[in-house]
Amino acid sequence: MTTRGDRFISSLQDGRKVWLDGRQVESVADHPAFRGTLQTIKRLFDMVDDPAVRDEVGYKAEGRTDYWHSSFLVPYSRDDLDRRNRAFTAWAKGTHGVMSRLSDYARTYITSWYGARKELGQLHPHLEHKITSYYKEARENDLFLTTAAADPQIDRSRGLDDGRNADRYLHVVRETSEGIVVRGAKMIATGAPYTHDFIINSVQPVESHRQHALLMIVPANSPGLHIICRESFAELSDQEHPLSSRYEEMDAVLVFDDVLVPWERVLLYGDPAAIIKVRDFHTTRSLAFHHAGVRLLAKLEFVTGVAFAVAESIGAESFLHVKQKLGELLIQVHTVRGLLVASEAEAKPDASGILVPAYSYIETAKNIGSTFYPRAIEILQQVGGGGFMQPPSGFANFEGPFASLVERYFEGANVGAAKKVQLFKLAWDLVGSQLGSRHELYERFYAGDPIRGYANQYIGEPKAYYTDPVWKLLAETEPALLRK
Ligand SMILES: Cc1cc2nc3c(=O)[nH]c(=O)nc-3n(C[C@H](O)[C@H](O)[C@H](O)COP(=O)(O)OP(=O)(O)OC[C@H]3O[C@@H](n4cnc5c(N)ncnc54)[C@H](O)[C@@H]3O)c2cc1C
Repeated sequence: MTTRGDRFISSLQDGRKVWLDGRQVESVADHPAFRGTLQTIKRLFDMVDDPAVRDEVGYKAEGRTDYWHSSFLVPYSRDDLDRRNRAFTAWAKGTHGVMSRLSDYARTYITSWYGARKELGQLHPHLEHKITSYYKEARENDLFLTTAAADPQIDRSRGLDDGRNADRYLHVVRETSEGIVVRGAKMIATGAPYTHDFIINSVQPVESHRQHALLMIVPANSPGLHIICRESFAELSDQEHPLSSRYEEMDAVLVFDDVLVPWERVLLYGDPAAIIKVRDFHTTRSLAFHHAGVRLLAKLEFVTGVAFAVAESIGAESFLHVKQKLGELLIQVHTVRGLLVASEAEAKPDASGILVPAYSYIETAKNIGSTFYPRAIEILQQVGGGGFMQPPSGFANFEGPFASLVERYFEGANVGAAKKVQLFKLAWDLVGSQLGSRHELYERFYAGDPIRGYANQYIGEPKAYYTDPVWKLLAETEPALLRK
């Protein structure tokens, strides 16, 4: 029987142009760089039809017997928010928190826009209709989506007034009766080789460059669109690299070499103010980063579990400073969990009736994640020490001529040699492999520049709540000479 996951994989044979190592990938599904990851995604997609777990990841489709993934559920009640949380948790835990862009994050953009279609529809006459029809198409066809916002790093000291930047950043070169023709690049789109559609928006649209002001949805197989992959970190051995073999998401630059985007998929164009309104739309931000928080929690829990197991496998958990570090991992986990609980408990309906998690907690979780995750990896490194360099290459050593020596000298405090080697290889996939390094970078930058993320938290906060008591106390204790 063809499953939902099978349909997803076969749908990728659609003429898309994916480039890896200078060659076009003929079949994404069959290429070793993607095979393991696609099998993971297939497994997750199939959960939506599995009676044993479908209520964890999906909700019953209106007027039908099958289910839709809960990333498409507009939350109007606490039950809906819980359902979304459960779905994100199930998929995140299904990849040990490692895969971040399983399309549930990007789908959340579409879902929130759909929920607020009447409000957003006031920005442009056709916007409500376009959002509605795309939401239904994405939901009913299980579309895999990803977002791409950042412009390529050409010269960050200059803006669009610099000709080189203006030329390379994505912009409209002409309009036709069918749509707009766009040229330029987007810096990173995670999951690009196997996504169906890209949600493309301009990060900093300005009045003086209206042709750069865009919000659109672009099919991955659009003629002229090139998906240029970085080096693959997919490792083929499940035993040696249990994470890199299954969860390599792949990041790619999108090059638009005169791509026609049909009007139906051009949500906004040439209207910087409207694009900024959608970019900063409170409901979308809260719901998208609610997903990101749930995923971060799963990832921190997994790193914590690996760190505990590593410490115990070498008897290091007995040392006070190691206990302190393992405690710090738990503090991270409980902090993020607490922020999610608080955001849901204090959720409030927006103007469209969507129940929106409280953004202050969501924003805190997003920002704190950029320092928590690198610190968690640092702790794992400190706990394991040189042990990460100890595992022999390959498990064949356990059957070779010196198997008895390996059994003897690779033994752990509470585990046999083979299990300890397996554990340290898993831990290395987090702390030292190419995939592991990519993840540290991802957590620092996936939500934009963390420096500006922290600064925005200050900028967005009403200050008087904090400063009023200060001025009040100073007024009460004012020296007489200041009152003159
Ligand atoms: C692995 C990975 C996957 C990602 N996947 C996606 C994805 O799928 N979709 C997506 O949309 N995004 C994705 N991102 C995020 C995105 O691509 C950018 O990395 C992110 O927006 C940060 O911008 P930047 O990397 O261009 O850094 P830059 O903005 O170039 O910053 C580089 C340095 O310069 C400083 N700097 C630059 N400009 C300024 C300024 N004006 N003021 C002060 N300091 C400045 C920064 O603080 C930083 O230290 C991903 C990022 C990573 C690392």
